[in-house]
Amino acid sequence: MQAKQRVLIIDDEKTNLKILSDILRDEVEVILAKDGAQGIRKARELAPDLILLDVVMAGMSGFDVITKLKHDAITSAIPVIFITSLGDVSHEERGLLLGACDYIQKPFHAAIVLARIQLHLQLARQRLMLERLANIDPLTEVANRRRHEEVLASEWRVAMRNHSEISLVMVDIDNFKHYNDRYGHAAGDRVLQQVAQQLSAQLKRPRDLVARYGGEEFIILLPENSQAGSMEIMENCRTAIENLGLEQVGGEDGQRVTISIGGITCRPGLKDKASDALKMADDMLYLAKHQGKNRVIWFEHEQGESRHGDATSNGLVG
Ligand SMILES: Nc1nc2c(ncn2[C@@H]2O[C@H](COP(=O)(O)OP(=O)(O)OP(=O)(O)O)[C@@H](O)[C@H]2O)c(=O)[nH]1
Repeated sequence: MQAKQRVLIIDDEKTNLKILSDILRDEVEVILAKDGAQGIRKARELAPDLILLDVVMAGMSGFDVITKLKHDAITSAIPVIFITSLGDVSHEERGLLLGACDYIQKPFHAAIVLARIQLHLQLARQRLMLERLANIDPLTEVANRRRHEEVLASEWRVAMRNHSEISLVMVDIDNFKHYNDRYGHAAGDRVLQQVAQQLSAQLKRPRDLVARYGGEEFIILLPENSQAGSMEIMENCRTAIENLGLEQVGGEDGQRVTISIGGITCRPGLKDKASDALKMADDMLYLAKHQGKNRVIWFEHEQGESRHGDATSNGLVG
């Protein structure tokens, strides 16, 4: 069964809150906010599927509230419907221009309000489904490469602005061709799913991201994390996969499915490119494979001076 969608009602009149929640209660999970500031806070924290917003409120008006919601990346995509007694066309036009998806005037008919809300909830559900299709790898259910590229670009900018560290990590399943050849493609798919699940389980911070980069390769972003912290997480990932104990009889290096990991921690400067950092993480992955697989290799400053002179001179390594 599908989870109930959530509707946030922002209105400073208790009676209005009650009337609307009585109309909606059987259909959706209702969240109430008694003023604009509380509404914005709840929208950010609880990510409702739809917001019903009064225009005339003490303190912040509904027009102020929608302006703030639409300028905040966390809340900008949530559809907003104005429900108000302000009847003139100029107010309705202003509300719609500010980004509302509908404008309902009081007094209203409960059945009509409910029908319009249901329509917008259905649209919200479809939008979520499209977003999922665009961003999620269907086999492993982690982010896909497209999503990774989007997040990397924005996290790289944040790290530049804040002079903070960011780690980029490439992960590759060892001897996967052999696994597929011996146990079949379907079994190989299940390994990919389990590896993705284990990697995700080790990432605890909301901005950490694991994505399927292609084939049997994953990529991990750890914003605002030191080299030591990132290496510890990735060592935990490596042991978690080894401890799954997935049989790999006849493999080159032992009898279990394992992963190799290459990483880099950067404090990006103005001239640094995320693509260069990725290339270095990939070089570290190559070294991990070359040195015997089932290990974590990180880009080191000294090593960089000898092997990656360009990288250190442009300030990539923090
Ligand atoms: N089951 C399955 N296999 C895949 C998928 N995508 C890529 N592969 C397989 O992954 C294997 C990758 O093989 P290689 O690139 O030779 O690497 P490897 O055997 O892991 O060797 P090393 O990386 O050196 O340890 C190939 O056999 C691909 O067919 C997929 O979606 N499902």
